[in-house]
Amino acid sequence: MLQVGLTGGIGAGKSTVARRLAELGATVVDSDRIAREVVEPGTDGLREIVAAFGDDVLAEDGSLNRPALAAKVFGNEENRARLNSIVHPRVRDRAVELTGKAPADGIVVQDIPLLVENGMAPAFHLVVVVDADVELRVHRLTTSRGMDEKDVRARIAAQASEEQRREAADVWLDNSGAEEDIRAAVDELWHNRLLPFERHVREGTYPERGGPKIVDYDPEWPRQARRLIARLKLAAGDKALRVDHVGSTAVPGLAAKDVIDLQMTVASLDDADALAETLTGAGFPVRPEFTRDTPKATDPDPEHWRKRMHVSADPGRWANLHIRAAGSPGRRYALLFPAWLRADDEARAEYEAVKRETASRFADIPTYADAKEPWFAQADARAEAWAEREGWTPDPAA
Ligand SMILES: CC(C)(COP(=O)(O)OP(=O)(O)OC[C@H]1O[C@@H](n2cnc3c(N)ncnc32)[C@H](O)[C@@H]1O)[C@@H](O)C(=O)NCCC(=O)NCCS
Ligand SMILES: Nc1ncnc2c1ncn2[C@@H]1O[C@H](COP(=O)(O)OP(=O)(O)OP(=O)(O)O)[C@@H](O)[C@H]1O
Repeated sequence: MLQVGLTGGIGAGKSTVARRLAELGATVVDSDRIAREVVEPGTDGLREIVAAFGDDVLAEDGSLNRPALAAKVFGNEENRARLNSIVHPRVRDRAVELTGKAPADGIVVQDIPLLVENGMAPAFHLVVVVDADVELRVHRLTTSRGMDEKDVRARIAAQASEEQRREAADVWLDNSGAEEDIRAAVDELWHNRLLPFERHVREGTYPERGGPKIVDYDPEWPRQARRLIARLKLAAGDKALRVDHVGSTAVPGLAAKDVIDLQMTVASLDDADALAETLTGAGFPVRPEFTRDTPKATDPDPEHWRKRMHVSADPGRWANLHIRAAGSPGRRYALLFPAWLRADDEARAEYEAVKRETASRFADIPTYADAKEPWFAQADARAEAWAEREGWTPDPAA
């Protein structure tokens, strides 16, 4: 089952996107709708709200007077937090229950207005944010939905900023255009990303990557890495002592293959093996053929260079996860190399030239990687010398 989080500010078009996803076959779990169910007449939720806010939030028929409650909570942070603390846990429980009913090969889309605000992004395989310019949202809500402009703006002020949503968004859907445009973008997402992603997670397989193609440094890489790291930490729990962004994409300014490399530090590879199934379910199936790094001259014993490798099942974001044991030379090296390249402009430029030249000569990744080895052989000593000089350590004291 693939779990997708869908969010966006009020009026951005979440419901429009959710509707299309449902037509395509997704199981949609709608938080706004659940938030209404859990405060229906006769529920504990409604009783708690009345206890907290008084009888004047009830309509004559005993149901919740929504505009009256809205007037108390939007613009008053303390009240809004109090309401959230009553409603959100109930919404979450019910959402878990509904998600559990979806088929094993299903794609569940949870439509959650406050997904970013509530720090829920790492719990999903993928987070989709729908966005439109604030003024356009205000216009749409005041015209088509007849909402009061002040109410709309008060809700926008109580919600995440665009920047916070960008940090969480694996997919950014711009809904400033016509409805048919957003529907076409959703169709594309469904067919080219969600369907294959779900299949890979279920079957423990991963997408094809083609040959070594070097692209210019992308300033989005660190943010993409942060999102994957948050997911991996949540999935692995205490067994992940650390998760770091490593490899060339962790070196600002360096051109690289568009693959995010991550390293999870575990106490021992037994812990890595114990995590294999969990990580597969979280979207990182195992690549069983990789169990070892090439030993470096500093420690020629191949036994010390054992690791486990997983790759992302998401066809829209290639990523490798290397799991290495604390204290192992491979783990140290994976942290040292990008640290050195970040610090040494000349080495970085040299390495970029080697990558570009090698990638232009070799069409498959293993040959490309082998062809870079001679450069690494001389670079290792320079990286070590730099570490010595700078007093660099993989685990600086906090
Ligand atoms: C205050 C209430 C009664 C107002 O009801 P109303 O029918 O006017 O709005 P509705 O529930 O349909 O929400 C419409 C939109 O308002 C925004 N919104 C709702 N609650 C909140 C909140 N607590 N904080 C920020 N924005 C919110 C969201 O964008 C949502 O999509 C209601 O929104 C509510 O109970 N809110 C608390 C629960 C909640 O957080 N719901 C949203 C996510 S689960
Ligand atoms: N591309 C579009 N062009 C014109 N109108 C649109 C477009 N997308 C959505 N709308 C309209 O804007 C309003 C808000 O859209 P929608 O209900 O999908 O947003 P939402 O994010 O689900 O809102 P809420 O946060 O209140 O749940 C609706 O009236 C919808 O019909």
